[in-house]
Amino acid sequence: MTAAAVGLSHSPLIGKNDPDPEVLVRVDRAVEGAREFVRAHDPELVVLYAPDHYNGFFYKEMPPFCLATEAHAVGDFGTSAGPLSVDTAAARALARGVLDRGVDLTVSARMTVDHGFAQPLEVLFGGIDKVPVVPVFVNGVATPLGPVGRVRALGTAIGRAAAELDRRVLFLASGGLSHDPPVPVLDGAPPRVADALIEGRPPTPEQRAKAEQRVVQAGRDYAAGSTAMIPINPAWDNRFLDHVENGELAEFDTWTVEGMAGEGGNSAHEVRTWIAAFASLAATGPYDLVSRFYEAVPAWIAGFAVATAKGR
Ligand SMILES: O=C(O)CCc1cccc(O)c1O
Ligand SMILES: [Fe+2]
Repeated sequence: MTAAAVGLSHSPLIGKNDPDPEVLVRVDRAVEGAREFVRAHDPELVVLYAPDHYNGFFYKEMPPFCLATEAHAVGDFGTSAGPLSVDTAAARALARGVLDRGVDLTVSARMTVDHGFAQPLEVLFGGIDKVPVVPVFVNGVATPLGPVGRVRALGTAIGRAAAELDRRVLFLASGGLSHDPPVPVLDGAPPRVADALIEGRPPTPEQRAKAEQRVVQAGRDYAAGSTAMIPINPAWDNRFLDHVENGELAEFDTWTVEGMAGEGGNSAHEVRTWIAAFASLAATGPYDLVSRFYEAVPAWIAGFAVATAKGR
């Protein structure tokens, strides 16, 4: 089996609150490199690990992971709405393979996803329905979160199960690295906010526009340095990427939820998608990092990283 992995930060502020042109040029070059890497790998299946930002998963029941046999994007922040091209047969096979290996997994026969899933598919493949995909939600936002070791176990089980499919697979991670965008928090929320986070009633277009405008304004404030949000932490991000590069994924088992949030901000947990994806690749055999890019982009509220890797 030929396997590869790509880690790609996302931000809904791309194109809406951009940094200086020199930064854009550097990011574009890295993203184009990832596109070329993916084109050359020519995956027959993409296993996409991404978080959700209270568009698909709510506290009425909040699973740590969820694999979808069918998925629809809500179209937040101008990303595409509609069905993803989910490979239902492959999704069912992976779900069985993960459960057979003793990792508890929620399965959705109609998962709702947001920019976390849509953006990497648009950026790398030109749309959300261009490539056979198995979407895997990895909770990286809604506390409480379990130990990182369980994410690695999920990634490992999916990698082993994927190897049995005997197809060219790309494990794709969406999110991270350090960042602290204004995502609502259930703990201590006023009753109306708490109710929204629990029930997940679809917002009106006006409510969605207002929430998105709040995030855009937060990006402006973050870039101006006038904010209480936890700053992007390039040292932490590069330590994270060092471990990914060296295949030291077990090291992440020693990282704590509180420590990660304290050093990298409350959305730093999105690196769980990277840990899952690289654990999947590692489960198919040793890998080499092919490229590594990092830049702190406060205007996007993102420690922005792009990494590509392939099995030896
Ligand atoms: O939708 C939201 O509430 C948060 C949006 C958001 C902003 C910056 C970086 C991200 O990774 C991100 O997801
Ligand atoms: Fe995010």
